[in-house]
Amino acid sequence: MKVNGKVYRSIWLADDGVGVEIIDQTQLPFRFVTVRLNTLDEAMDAISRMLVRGAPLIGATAAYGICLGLREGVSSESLEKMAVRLVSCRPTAVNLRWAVDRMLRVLLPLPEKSRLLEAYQEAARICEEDVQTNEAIGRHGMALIRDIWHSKQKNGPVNILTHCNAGWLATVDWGTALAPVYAAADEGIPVHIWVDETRPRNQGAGLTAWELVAADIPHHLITDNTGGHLMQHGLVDCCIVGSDRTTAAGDVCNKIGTYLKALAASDNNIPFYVALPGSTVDWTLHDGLAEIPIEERDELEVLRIRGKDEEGRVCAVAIAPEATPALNPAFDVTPARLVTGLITERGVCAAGRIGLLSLYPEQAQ
Ligand SMILES: CSC[C@@H](O)[C@@H](O)C(=O)COP(=O)(O)O
Repeated sequence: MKVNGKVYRSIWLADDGVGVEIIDQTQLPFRFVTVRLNTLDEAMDAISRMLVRGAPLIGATAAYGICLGLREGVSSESLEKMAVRLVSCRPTAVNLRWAVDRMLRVLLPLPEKSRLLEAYQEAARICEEDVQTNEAIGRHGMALIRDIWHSKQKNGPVNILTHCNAGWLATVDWGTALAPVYAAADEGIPVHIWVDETRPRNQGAGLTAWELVAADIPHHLITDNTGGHLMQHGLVDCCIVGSDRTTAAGDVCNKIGTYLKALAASDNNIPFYVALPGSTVDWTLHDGLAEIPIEERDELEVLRIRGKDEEGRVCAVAIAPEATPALNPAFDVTPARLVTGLITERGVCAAGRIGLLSLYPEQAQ
């Protein structure tokens, strides 16, 4: 995507073919800063502190993290150790484990001397495939948006509510939930996006809104409490969100607050779509509520808010009494019954085992 007239992806190999460049997403929307990762530890830190975030991008960064780690040792033992360390950086997004497992599957059978070169090639393939996958998600999702537009007799824009950031910053390019939005805009279908601010880290305000400004797509930022009211008043045509892990039964784990939006959508008969690549499906799990590990993050993310003051300084301010403790689960699970459809790179299916297997028959046991 374009930033200040230059085309960027969210992660890329540095010109020397060794280091890896990322956009420091903790600085957005106030500053656009790129950072070079040189070591496995730096890649792990970027994932844990959320300089990079979003399930597919975490996976891509982990793949390159393995390349950087291999520069310090190529034995099978060190490879397996780095895999364990990387996977522990963020527990919920299954794309992290998916990418690390894929790297190990390719690298472990190879002679040690071939591993480093092959690792860089495989990490590049993961990134390239992510871009193609999201483009396909965009095409399939765009068809749904076009249908809604036609059913409105092309009367006004299609109003889409999204939560968190599942745009190009959350993937290597295009995004998942925002890919259909970008595709629709490219097709000339008028869209307008309701952007949930997405407390506590405000990925909607800081990242989704920033992406939409850059792409010149009409949008409004709303508080996380506003969506239900808009739905009751006919101002939302559909919801599209991303996913960090979707079970084989179609339960969707995504940013905290997604479940409440799905409940409100269901109460108002508004289609609730989840856009995700196949790599986000955890085929080993069936009961999302019981089985998906939910990351718990620092209470300071809830107790403080980061922003820019009137002098243009980026700072964090406290919003609660010092003695007040906070709870900060980063994700929640939306049961399959509340999901209208899953938008994948292979097409749209019902949220459930039969729907998913119709698109991914190779996963049938
Ligand atoms: C294409 S990204 C899908 C999800 O990863 C996204 O919706 C999300 O919840 C991101 O959470 P984050 O905590 O910012 O990594």
